[in-house]
Amino acid sequence: MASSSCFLRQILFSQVPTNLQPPSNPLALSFPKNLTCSIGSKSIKRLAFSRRKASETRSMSTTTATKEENKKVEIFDTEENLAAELAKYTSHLSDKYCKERGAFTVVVSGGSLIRSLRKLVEVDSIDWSKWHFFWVDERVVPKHHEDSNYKLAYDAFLSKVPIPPGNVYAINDSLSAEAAAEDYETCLKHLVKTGVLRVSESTGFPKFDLVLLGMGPDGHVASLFPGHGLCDEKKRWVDSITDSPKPPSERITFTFPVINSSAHVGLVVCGSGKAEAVEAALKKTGSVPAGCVSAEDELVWFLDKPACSKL
Ligand SMILES: O=C1O[C@H](COP(=O)(O)O)[C@@H](O)[C@H](O)[C@H]1O
Repeated sequence: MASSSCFLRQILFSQVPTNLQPPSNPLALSFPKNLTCSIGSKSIKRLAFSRRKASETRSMSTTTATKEENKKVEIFDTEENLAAELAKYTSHLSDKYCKERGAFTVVVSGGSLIRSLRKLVEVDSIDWSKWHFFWVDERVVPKHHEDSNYKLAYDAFLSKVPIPPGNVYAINDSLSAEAAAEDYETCLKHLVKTGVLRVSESTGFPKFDLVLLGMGPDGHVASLFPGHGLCDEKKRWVDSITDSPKPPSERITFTFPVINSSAHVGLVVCGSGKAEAVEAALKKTGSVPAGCVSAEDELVWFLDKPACSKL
């Protein structure tokens, strides 16, 4: 396990004509009033979401308005279809960035997301040699430990694709949580200096090409848990947590400024156990970390039907 040290329904959130009539789709009708909907002509359906009144938009900063417009929700009949679409989405971005800049910087979470990447390994056209692979969060355990996000990704994904081992950035598992977070941040800063990692012109934080996140039933993303002070971190790129409400307690995690400076973010959520947190995040009926996720270019929520049952 070598590594570097250091269906189908689709919902679109913006850019639909304001004069659209509400569709006859029961799913669409269950959305709150501030959503407008449009149904696609193929086997895909798109619904607009979070379209703000003109007055509301004017009162917001340009950055915020842009982030809302960049948000899409895609709903799939089955997790199988979701996994297939996620593979297409990722391989499309891989092609784009490998051609444009000769590198593709990809960040993954642990948890159920990793299983949903299984169809990506079957895509022949991907230039894996240009991939640089990171973790948005990691548990501070040895790499061979059952709780390790590295092990999870290695067993189900990395062991099946030829990403150069030097382009796989696992945490240093011999350090404390605090030291491991500092070490990972130093590693990212080095990659910025060498040009592997871009920097966001608007925030100054690293700009990953694609971040793929899962979400816990409590609405946590990465190791950013509801009500935890780490959600408010504004300076650090990578931080540590020693009181994670979900075991293991010691972890490191990217902070929100880093996640939200990414070009593309995919939030992948399946199962009815997460429906309430999805509702809280997307309809703003509650305050959950997943509701704070954004991206500089595009945020896409990939949901299966049970996960969106409360929308
Ligand atoms: O502890 C973690 O949980 C979340 C969510 O996991 P899931 O199995 O409910 O999808 C995961 O995204 C994160 O990376 C992991 O450390």
